[in-house]
Amino acid sequence: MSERSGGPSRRPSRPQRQHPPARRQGPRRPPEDDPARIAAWDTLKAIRERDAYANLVLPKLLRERRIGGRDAALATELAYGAARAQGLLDEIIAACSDRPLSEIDGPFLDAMRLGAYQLLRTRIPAHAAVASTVDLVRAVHGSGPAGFVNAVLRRVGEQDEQAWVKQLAPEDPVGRLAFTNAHPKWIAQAFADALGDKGDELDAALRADDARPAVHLAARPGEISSEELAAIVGGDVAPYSPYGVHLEPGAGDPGDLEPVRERLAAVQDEGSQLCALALTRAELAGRDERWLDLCAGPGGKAALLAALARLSGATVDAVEKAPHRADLVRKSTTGLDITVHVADGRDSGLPEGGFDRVLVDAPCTGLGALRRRPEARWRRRPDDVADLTKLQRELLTAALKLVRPGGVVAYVVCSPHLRESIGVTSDIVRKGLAEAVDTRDLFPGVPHLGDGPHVQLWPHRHGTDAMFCQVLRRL
Ligand SMILES: C[S@@+](CC[C@H](N)C(=O)[O-])C[C@H]1O[C@@H](n2cnc3c(N)ncnc32)[C@H](O)[C@@H]1O
Repeated sequence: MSERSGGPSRRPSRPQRQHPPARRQGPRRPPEDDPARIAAWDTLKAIRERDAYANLVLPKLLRERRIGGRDAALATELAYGAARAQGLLDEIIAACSDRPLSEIDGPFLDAMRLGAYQLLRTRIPAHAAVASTVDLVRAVHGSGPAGFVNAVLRRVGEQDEQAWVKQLAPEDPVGRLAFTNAHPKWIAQAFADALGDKGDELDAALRADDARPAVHLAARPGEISSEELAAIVGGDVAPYSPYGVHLEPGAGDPGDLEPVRERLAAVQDEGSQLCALALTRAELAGRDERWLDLCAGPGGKAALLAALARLSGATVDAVEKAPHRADLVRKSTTGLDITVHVADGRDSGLPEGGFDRVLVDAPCTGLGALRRRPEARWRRRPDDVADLTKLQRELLTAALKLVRPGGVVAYVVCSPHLRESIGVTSDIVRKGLAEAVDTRDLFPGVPHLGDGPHVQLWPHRHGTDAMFCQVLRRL
């Protein structure tokens, strides 16, 4: 799909011009018998108006309004689904409206997205999808705007998603797959570049990125085995991480699980577990006593490293620039021996050459974890990449000063974007600061790791986030 501003390639004839009359006076309330759609509508508004995260806003709304059971499930499906598909829905809405999207009031556009999502991507009958959405708009904004939303949604419902895609998708292969799978084109292009594929595998990657991910847990090493954890929570032992357990999608709030509350386990993608483990698995000659996590917040990998360090007799330091995220590191490592420093990893004040293993889990675009944040793919911009790669290079360079000669650094980003991944590490190797370790050897049993020496995980290949990991040895 083209960027949000990009228009569809071929538009159908426009509906008759609709002129919504002025709003009625006085505040109104949406119908109280539809709490799920109201919560979904309010979530879309929060995303649009204040750049909120759907997966923070919606659970809070559901709790505050005591919405549970089927209503909560419907609200989640509609809010997350409409946020995820926003760009695709917008192209279709634009093709059905006599006004450009930029001239449609935000709340009406949110309602159209909500309605269009129900029409195109759920089994809700078309008349119910339109009527329930229009009722919300009528109750709050009056019958004029409701008529406008009704007219647009009726046009949207004239054909199914496949027919709209056929009609509106661009011709070029990557643009077409991006459109079909509701991704911005620049992100689909970044995936294609990393995969070296513009066809079937790109389609599979985008499709997997569009699906709600399963929740993964990490059993705390030395406290509980993954088999015990799986038996307690009713999950499955993970295929690759010796500490991983997979839960069924939609299995409820994992924070409510007893082992998680008791800190015997934490929510952590299996790919993240594998990247932290790769640091500990790299061969090391000589001293192996001091480990460092240079970008530690909120502390998922730091907790795994600190638990493993306790078993092997090493100590762990963690650096985090943001004080509130350093607090999260302290919280997630409660009961473990770790020293948390609030500092900039580029100038931490820690001793040069003082560490044997260093993790640089660098700030990144997060293009590898888009499936976790429904709205994220439409919020990220291509321009974000340049600023981040500068910071990533600086952090990796600092890490290579903090590790002793012969020591290892694991450079990790949750992004397959080539500029953030091999663009950063190959530059460091070219400058002679470090040598690349064949990182595939540190992911035993994990298939489809390509030609190395780096590892790029993928949701469609491994069921994990698209994590990149390259272990480097300081020369
Ligand atoms: C990808 S996250 C790390 C995730 C973490 N390792 C985990 O597994 O939970 C990157 C972290 O780096 C922090 N950060 C950003 N710039 C930094 C800097 N210059 N020095 C240290 N930390 C930084 C961010 O605040 C963020 O918490």
